[in-house]
Amino acid sequence: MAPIRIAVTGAAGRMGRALLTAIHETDGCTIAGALERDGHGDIGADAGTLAGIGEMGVPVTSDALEVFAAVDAVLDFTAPDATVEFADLAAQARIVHVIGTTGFAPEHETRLEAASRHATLVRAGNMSLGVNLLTALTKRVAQALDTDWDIEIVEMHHRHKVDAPSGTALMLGEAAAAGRGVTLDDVSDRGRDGQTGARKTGDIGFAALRGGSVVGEHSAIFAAEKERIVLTHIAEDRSIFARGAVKAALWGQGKGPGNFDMLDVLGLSDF
Ligand SMILES: NC(=O)C1=CN([C@@H]2O[C@H](COP(=O)(O)OP(=O)(O)OC[C@H]3O[C@@H](n4cnc5c(N)ncnc54)[C@H](O)[C@@H]3O)[C@@H](O)[C@H]2O)C=CC1
Ligand SMILES: O=C(O)C1=N[C@H](C(=O)O)C[C@H](O)C1
Repeated sequence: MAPIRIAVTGAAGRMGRALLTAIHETDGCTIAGALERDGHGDIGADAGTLAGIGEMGVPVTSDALEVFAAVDAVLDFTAPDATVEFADLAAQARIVHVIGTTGFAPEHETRLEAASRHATLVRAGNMSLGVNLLTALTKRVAQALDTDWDIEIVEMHHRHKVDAPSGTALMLGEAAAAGRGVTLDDVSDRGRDGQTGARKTGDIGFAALRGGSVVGEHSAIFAAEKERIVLTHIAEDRSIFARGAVKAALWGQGKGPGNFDMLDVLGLSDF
């Protein structure tokens, strides 16, 4: 069988390089395109050389139209404005668009929803097996406990991260809210500062720490009188996200259009 042809957007980024490496290390797929933004210093460089896996004969380009027309799947960990443009291209090309980008605003969500009528979108704020399992566990624990248990989501990331709370923190918050049978937007408490007043019963709080080179750490904390449950995931290397993204690209082949997530890919939807 011919290998699945996969392209990477944001190829020179932290995740872009990890994604190129993961495709290279996975049987049944091949690096078939590498995109960077117009004017980026690595345009024209060999994608394999960029990722440190040896020359692949795939130059980094900014011609997204050409790349999307020539591949079966695109792995996209870039920025919200770029990702919605890529989703439109994936819809035109009827291919699998694996979206790891975080920090979307409601207007981006609307564009992605529209694109999913023609493209196979697989989206998750975190593509690692561990975090998706943690998400399922968080929902179950929230289901089992009442509002005597305060829920707080705490995350820490490297100093370069531009969005907060992280996509993963929002996934965990959504899962906790779903477990409680409420909508996250109605109970979310972000960015406490100054005279905040006492904590409101039933709120789900978020705290974001930034510093150094931390790949990603997340905890869902359930705090009651005299006891606490802390569910934590620590990412030690970006390869865990990249391997999940490649798995999603392979899983999406032949699935048809729609909006999927990593729980679908990992078979954890009913966990
Ligand atoms: N879902 C998941 O498992 C994970 C998600 N992320 C998310 O992925 C995104 C990227 O993270 P990093 O790699 O750390 O950032 P980064 O800043 O290192 O890389 C982003 C790359 O995208 C490129 N880019 C921006 N606009 C572009 C465009 N229009 N066309 C082509 N390339 C474009 C940039 O030039 C840059 O090289 C963030 O939103 C982050 O939160 C990161 C890790 C895991
Ligand atoms: O920006 C990052 O680095 C990460 N982003 C994702 C997020 O927003 O949760 C996933 C991971 O934690 C790393």
